[in-house]
Amino acid sequence: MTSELFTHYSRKEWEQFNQMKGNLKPIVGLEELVSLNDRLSQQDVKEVYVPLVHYIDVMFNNKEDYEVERDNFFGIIGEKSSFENNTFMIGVSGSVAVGKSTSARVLQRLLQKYYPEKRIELVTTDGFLYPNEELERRGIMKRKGFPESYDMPRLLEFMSKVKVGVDDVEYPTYSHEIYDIVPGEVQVMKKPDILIVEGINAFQLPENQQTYMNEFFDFSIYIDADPLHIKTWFMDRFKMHMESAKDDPTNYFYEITKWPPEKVEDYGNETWYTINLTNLVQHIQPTRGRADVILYKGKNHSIDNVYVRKY
Ligand SMILES: Nc1ncnc2c1ncn2[C@@H]1O[C@H](COP(=O)(O)OP(=O)(O)O)[C@@H](O)[C@H]1O
Ligand SMILES: CC(C)(COP(=O)(O)O)[C@@H](O)C(=O)NCCC(=O)O
Repeated sequence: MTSELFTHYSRKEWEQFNQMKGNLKPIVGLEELVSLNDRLSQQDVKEVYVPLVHYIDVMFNNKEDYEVERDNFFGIIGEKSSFENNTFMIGVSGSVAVGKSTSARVLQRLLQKYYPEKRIELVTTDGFLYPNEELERRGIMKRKGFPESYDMPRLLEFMSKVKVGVDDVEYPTYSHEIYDIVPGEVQVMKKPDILIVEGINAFQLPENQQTYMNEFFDFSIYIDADPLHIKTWFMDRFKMHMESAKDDPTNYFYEITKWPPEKVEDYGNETWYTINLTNLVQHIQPTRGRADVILYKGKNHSIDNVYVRKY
């Protein structure tokens, strides 16, 4: 990935930004954090995620300073500043199976350690997919994850409410087990200080909408990798899903687990090529340039290169 809009840092260069400025608070309890996610090495957290959290801290402080200046401009003195209600939002996007949810969870835990007094929440946009019944009705069941498969007005309404500090905003739940929106299961977002929004469509421009997701983000991260590697991660995860589905008749994949192994493999391959890779090339990768930071993974998920937006 090369572009004049981004500064490239090799992993070696990027890791030097770890607590480079003496006044940045060190993150304590890393050991405990990594054991929560044994797939991610202690090294990755120290060398890639800790500098990332420090960079986010720079953005966070920058926004706070700006809000104070803005309040001064409008003569808002002694009243509750608009910033106190305004949620700092971080977007995380990238292909299906590139590791968005894993990274977003690690980031959430790290930010929680870094700002122990703040409420750090995480939401995934798949809760805003239309239920399978609606996808069937619209004839787009094989387009799950494509822009038209999301209820974008509902997602944007959720984002704008949380952004301006509305408390207890409801949002639906997606389950990879039933491969559908969980009927009647509504979650409630207690007003966070920082919200991480993770999803393949996080940086897309919805059709016929006044706003788009990026307007809400104070910081955005795109996770990138060679599609050949991502395919391997997708197939590995698909096989893991199959394994856990085989004794669970309520699982969407239960029937498929009874097929001969070659047919199951074909199904996974077909899903990757006709749905997820097509979606990546047509709709996800084109949004990469909207990110503030691109984390580029090599084989085995190791983040070897980091690209930082210049403006
Ligand atoms: N840093 C990592 N090291 C090893 N495996 C990982 C890592 N990140 C993700 N994975 C694995 O790759 C697969 C896809 O990751 P996931 O976070 O579910 O992706 P996404 O949310 O982008 O679909 C999962 O099986 C996950 O366990
Ligand atoms: C629900 C999803 C669109 C969400 O993407 P993810 O959060 O897994 O990156 C995706 O996992 C999916 O189901 N895509 C449709 C094709 C498939 O069965 O993989």
